[in-house]
Amino acid sequence: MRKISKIGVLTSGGDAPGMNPCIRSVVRTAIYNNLHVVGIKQGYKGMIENDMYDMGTRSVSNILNLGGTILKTARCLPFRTDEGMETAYQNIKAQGIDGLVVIGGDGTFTGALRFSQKYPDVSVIGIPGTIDNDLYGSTYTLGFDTATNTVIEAIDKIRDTADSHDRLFFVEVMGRDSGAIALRAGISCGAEAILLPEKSTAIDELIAQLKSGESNKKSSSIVIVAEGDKTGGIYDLAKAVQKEVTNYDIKVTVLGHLQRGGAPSSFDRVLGSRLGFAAVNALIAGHSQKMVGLEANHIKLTPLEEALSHHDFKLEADLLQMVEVLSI
Ligand SMILES: Nc1ncnc2c1ncn2[C@@H]1O[C@H](COP(=O)(O)OP(=O)(O)OP(=O)(O)O)[C@@H](O)[C@H]1O
Ligand SMILES: O=P(O)(O)OC[C@H]1O[C@](O)(CO)[C@@H](O)[C@@H]1O
Ligand SMILES: [Mg+2]
Repeated sequence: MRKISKIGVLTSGGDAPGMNPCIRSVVRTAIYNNLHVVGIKQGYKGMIENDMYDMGTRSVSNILNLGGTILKTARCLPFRTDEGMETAYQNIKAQGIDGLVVIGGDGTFTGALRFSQKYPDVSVIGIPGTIDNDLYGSTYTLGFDTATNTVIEAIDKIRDTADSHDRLFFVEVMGRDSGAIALRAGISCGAEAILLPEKSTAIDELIAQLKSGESNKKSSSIVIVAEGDKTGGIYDLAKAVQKEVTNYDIKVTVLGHLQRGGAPSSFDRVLGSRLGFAAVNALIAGHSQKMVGLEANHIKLTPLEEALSHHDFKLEADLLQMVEVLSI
């Protein structure tokens, strides 16, 4: 079994509430086990640009309650190239790093898997940190709970004004390829319809449903549209529906990046702490190319390849069915 002596930790892709508690956990678990820890700034960009610093126990004090990531994050195009990866590898080796903890989403894991296949002498463990909740092997990813609660708070407020004015609101939530936030927020806020990237929606069916709401004397309606929905963009969709659904005044709200910020929920603080602890222990135990996740309240290791290979599994069929039933 390969002995790990120095761990590098980074956050990559979109930031997610809970990343800071997770970084704290990685750093302190590593130091507790007499390992050195290096913080890598801005994800893979910091690996390529050699932007790294030694982390001590006090470097992660009082960050449990902070949204975002103290390590900063980035979407790094050069890491997709062989030259970029080689530079990153040389910098990692020069630092003496032999174990990497990468906190991010599916793109981050795709990069991590390619990197560790090319350079197997660096062990890599992934931690699912994305508000998109789109990784197999962990029921929840870090940040999804907080982001969903942020969305719910905003939509509840929209419902107040929608109801007062008898309006129909189209609300766009994040999820370029994932409908996880849209679905959960939709159930939580009693949305009349939810449009998801994973499932096509016929506009005429949506219009028929909204018209039936009108005739059932609904005083407001909310349609949640995930960013990646394929119907053609929220503004055009609202226009097309307004032509047919004339009794309601239609408004559009795009929630945008406020969904990614804010203090992590209790759930995400505990999840981040558990996953950080588990990731370091997995490296010590000799694992590599795996993701640590939480399923049925137990820590589980899943090969990165498998974590990336399943799609649509998070859109629970009963939730999809319920949307129609509970919004009559
Ligand atoms: N095929 C790939 N090869 C190498 N690196 C990759 C690849 N795909 C993604 N990456 C790296 O991972 C980074 C993060 O990926 P991406 O922007 O898709 O975010 P993510 O990790 O999926 O997080 P989120 O979806 O929550 O924003 C990319 O900017 C890039 O540096
Ligand atoms: O503006 P950015 O940082 O590219 O983020 C947008 C994307 O990142 C995510 O928020 C996930 O972090 C996706 O849902 C969204 O499509
Ligand atoms: Mg992603």
